[in-house]
Amino acid sequence: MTSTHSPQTHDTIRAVQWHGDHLRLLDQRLLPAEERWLDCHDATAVTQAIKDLAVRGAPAIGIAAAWGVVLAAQQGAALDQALAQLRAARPTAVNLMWALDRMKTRITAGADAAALEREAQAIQDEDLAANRHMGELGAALIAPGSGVMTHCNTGSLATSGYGTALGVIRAGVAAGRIAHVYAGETRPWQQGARLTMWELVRDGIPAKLIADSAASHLMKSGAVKWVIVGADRIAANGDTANKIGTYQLAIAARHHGVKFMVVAPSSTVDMATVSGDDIEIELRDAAELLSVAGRRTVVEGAQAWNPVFDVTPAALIDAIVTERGVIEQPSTERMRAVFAG
Ligand SMILES: CSC[C@H]1O[C@H](OP(=O)(O)O)[C@H](O)[C@@H]1O
Repeated sequence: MTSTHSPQTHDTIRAVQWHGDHLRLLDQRLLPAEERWLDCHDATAVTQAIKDLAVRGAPAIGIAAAWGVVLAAQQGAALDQALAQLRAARPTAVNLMWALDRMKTRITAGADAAALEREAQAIQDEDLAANRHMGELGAALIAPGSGVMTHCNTGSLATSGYGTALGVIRAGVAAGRIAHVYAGETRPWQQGARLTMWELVRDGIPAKLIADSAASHLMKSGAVKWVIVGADRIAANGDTANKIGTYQLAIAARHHGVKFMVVAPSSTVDMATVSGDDIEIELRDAAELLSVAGRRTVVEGAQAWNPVFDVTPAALIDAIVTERGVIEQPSTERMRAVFAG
């Protein structure tokens, strides 16, 4: 992988860029301090970028993996091996498996590299269209003048552009429905502090960063009407895996009468997984918890437990917003009504 700089127009961040024979990724480990691009020239480099969270966010890793398959096909590499290594990069976000299954179906049907390139482009384009549609659907649920809170990063950096939960926030602000945004810092990787605030400030959206531990206090104040989050895998009963800390936000929201919205495209819905109990939660290196910005903050010899997702039960979710429609008070029956096929 090589690092180069690529100018970004101010209004649209495209963190995953296909350049015909390589994939250019905005390295999210370095934001907001540095906008550096990684050029991936093969499936192995894309796999490593996903593992290292240089590219992250459920839709974005699926899109990147699809382009990784295209690179393998262009180079005449073993496609089964490319599919397998990309699939194993991270376990929780079903978008990764969904995208690779879609590419595998095309390979099985005899698609050549050019056809696979068109399929990957379609995956990326469909995600952007879904985000814009979900933005409108989700914003319509929010009463004018509301304050909202979000967690992690679900914006252009995590998708093909615009975002899922952050797409609803963008649409809600544009429609005058959202008056203020609070973003949780999202320890330990700080996607909220480093990435969401970067996107919101770039957009000129009024927002305040809060410590993860301030969320319940904020909800108690009455300043927010909705907590709006993304998802990595939504089970057939509506249980939702998302960034660690989401579950406790949902508990606090219900206690304080704050509504809870999950926003995710259908590529995040996994009807083959019966409930959240069956979702694999990624455990990452404890070192990510023992350091901040590469500086160790915990005594040598200390140990840590670093699950990076948790599961919010459907009973704590007021609405799941997808591009196929809004599922209120989600349940197996209501999920099947939208995702039966
Ligand atoms: C629209 S992104 C969905 C999801 O992905 C993030 O996880 P990570 O930053 O570890 O890839 C986070 O859970 C977002 O809500």
